[in-house]
Amino acid sequence: MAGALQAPRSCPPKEEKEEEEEDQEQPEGGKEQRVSEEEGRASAGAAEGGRGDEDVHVEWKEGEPVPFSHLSSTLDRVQGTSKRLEIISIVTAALSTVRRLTPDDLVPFVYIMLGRVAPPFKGLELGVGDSVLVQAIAAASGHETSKIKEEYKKVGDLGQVAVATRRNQLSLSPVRALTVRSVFEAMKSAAAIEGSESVKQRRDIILCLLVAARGNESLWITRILQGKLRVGLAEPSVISALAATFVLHPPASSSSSFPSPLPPPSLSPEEFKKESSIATEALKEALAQQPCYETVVPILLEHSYQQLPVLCPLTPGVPVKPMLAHPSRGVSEVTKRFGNKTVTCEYKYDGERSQIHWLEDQKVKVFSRNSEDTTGKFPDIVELLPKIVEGGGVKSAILDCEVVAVERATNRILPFQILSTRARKNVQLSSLKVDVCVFAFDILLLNGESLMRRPLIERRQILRQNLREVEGRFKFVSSIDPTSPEDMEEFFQVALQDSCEGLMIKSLEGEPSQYAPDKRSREWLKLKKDYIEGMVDTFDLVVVGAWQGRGKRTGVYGAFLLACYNSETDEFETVCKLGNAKVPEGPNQPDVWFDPSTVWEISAADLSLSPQHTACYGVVHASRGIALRFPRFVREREEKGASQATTSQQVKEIFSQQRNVQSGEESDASTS
Ligand SMILES: Nc1ncnc2c1ncn2[C@@H]1O[C@H](COP(=O)(O)OP(=O)(O)OP(=O)(O)O)[C@@H](O)[C@H]1O
Repeated sequence: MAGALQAPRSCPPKEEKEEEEEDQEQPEGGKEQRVSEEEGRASAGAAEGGRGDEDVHVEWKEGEPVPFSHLSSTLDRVQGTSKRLEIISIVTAALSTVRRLTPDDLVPFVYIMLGRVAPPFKGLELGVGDSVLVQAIAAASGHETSKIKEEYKKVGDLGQVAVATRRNQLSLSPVRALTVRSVFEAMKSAAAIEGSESVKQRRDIILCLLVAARGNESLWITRILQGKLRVGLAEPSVISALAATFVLHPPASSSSSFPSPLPPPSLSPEEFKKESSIATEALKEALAQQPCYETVVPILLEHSYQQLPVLCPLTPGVPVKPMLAHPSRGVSEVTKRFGNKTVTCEYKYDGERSQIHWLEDQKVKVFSRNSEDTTGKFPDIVELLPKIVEGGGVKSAILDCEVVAVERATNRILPFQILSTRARKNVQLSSLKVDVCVFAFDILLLNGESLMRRPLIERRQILRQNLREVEGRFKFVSSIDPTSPEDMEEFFQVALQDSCEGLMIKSLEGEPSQYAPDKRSREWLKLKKDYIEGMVDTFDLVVVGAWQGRGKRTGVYGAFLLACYNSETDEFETVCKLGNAKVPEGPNQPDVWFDPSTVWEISAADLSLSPQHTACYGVVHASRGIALRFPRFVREREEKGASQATTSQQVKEIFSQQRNVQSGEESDASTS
């Protein structure tokens, strides 16, 4: 699909400027506040594809629905900068206005900015197909669909096509201005539609939105429906802005250090910065436990952010963001990292991360690494769970597990590729072709009580005491608590013989061994065969473009362009080409750009500086990015979304580690 990708960055990132607290919107008091969109109007014309000629002047009174143009002009402004702190500042100002005038609309405002209508585990996804959007844009503008398709091919951005074709409309009977809530509800119902009439129904909903849209609104409506805003607005920035909003506007009754509904004039820039970062951490913690803005935001409206993590407890049925591990190069590095700490070594099974919830009403829910509901994929686990909790007095539980394909006759572990052949939804127990065994390695909640702050040694004991193994179907992970590096080395070899990827080495006692949701923690190290043999890690990269094959390969792609994900700017940065076909030298210009959605695991010989690739451009070298050398396809990572790909920050870290090792090797060599 031509140009559907946010173009990978081809120039060095601009230097981040210090956040200018003066930029933060200054709150006003009073009942009859009216907010003008002057600023939005001013910037709308400058925005990409914007219609600066059209009046988007909107005012709203306290308690009235937030006009959609408030969100649209916020996105216009965000699009005008690539500086993260500036983006946070713009979004904070926009959210602050909503917070003061119509706080009930904060949740839809936030969700729309994130390109979502619900948390991932609710299974309501936007991402309307381009063909439906083309039809709706054609109907809204009075053009043929062929004309819209042609424009799309030329411009490469359907949002801009929606704005440009609207410009040619002659007259329409006046329609009511869109509100954030009405757009949100319309998008939610479009996402929920199923069945044979769904395409038509979805098209009609979108048509209504486009007809009512003014100015740049149709640009944003189209992009939101496509599931990509392409303005560098990643979720961490939205979280920081939401946190700053509540530092500026805490609830009147809150016990925070700033109890008034208005920030005291004495709030210095330093205090604001400090409080904002405390609030951001609290908000992240709460969202890791309850990844659900409709739960968290109403609590923020009533209570201080300091209380947030306590007020958003783990809840069976709501997925917790999983704790992740850091790669390590070998047993000696692991031993050095943990020093005298007690650790445990567990098999690293090659399966699918699954969080299994046992609810009080005896229902079972299974969630993926991305917090998606995968219960429909595992009817065998649903059937099994009552046997696991039987007799142990378990009323509710949240288990962290790896689900692995096994050969039922021998219970031998099978490669991940076998598991990936199982359908993703509506799997019937009677027609299962792939058998699985659940390997449980952690328990986060038992009988309503969160165990995350307990040391792993206790959680492990609770897990093993309260749940029952069923041979070949539900097992506790194989583990040892090593007393020497040799123990670890030996266990690593045994794990490989048992068809595992390697080991997970985890801190076992004390505070460091607590469960840290949503963190890639150094208290969990992963040790894989590949790391020891060569590269420190494989990379999960997004396929962003391709070159057509030539000669024998005509008709198929001959090479692919792969990218890592910059989680700070929400951009994909190219890091290597994969394939045999010769591709032109110079800046990467593939024949086709893809939507960033497919993730491949790639191994490589090492990392090097590259003038062609944009990963970490200007970060480790003024005019070079980082590239993978000799990349090799390992497998598709179906369970990962584009934003779960290896981040640019991780690429930089691995590059630095490699440099350290290389300079260590050089000095070793020079002393020998
Ligand atoms: N005993 C175990 N403890 C924790 N995780 C395990 C274990 N066995 C297998 N795993 C899997 O290994 C993964 C840990 O690696 P990491 O945290 O880096 O996730 P990842 O990005 O999916 O990495 P990888 O590509 O190595 O699977 C877990 O997400 C889980 O799926």
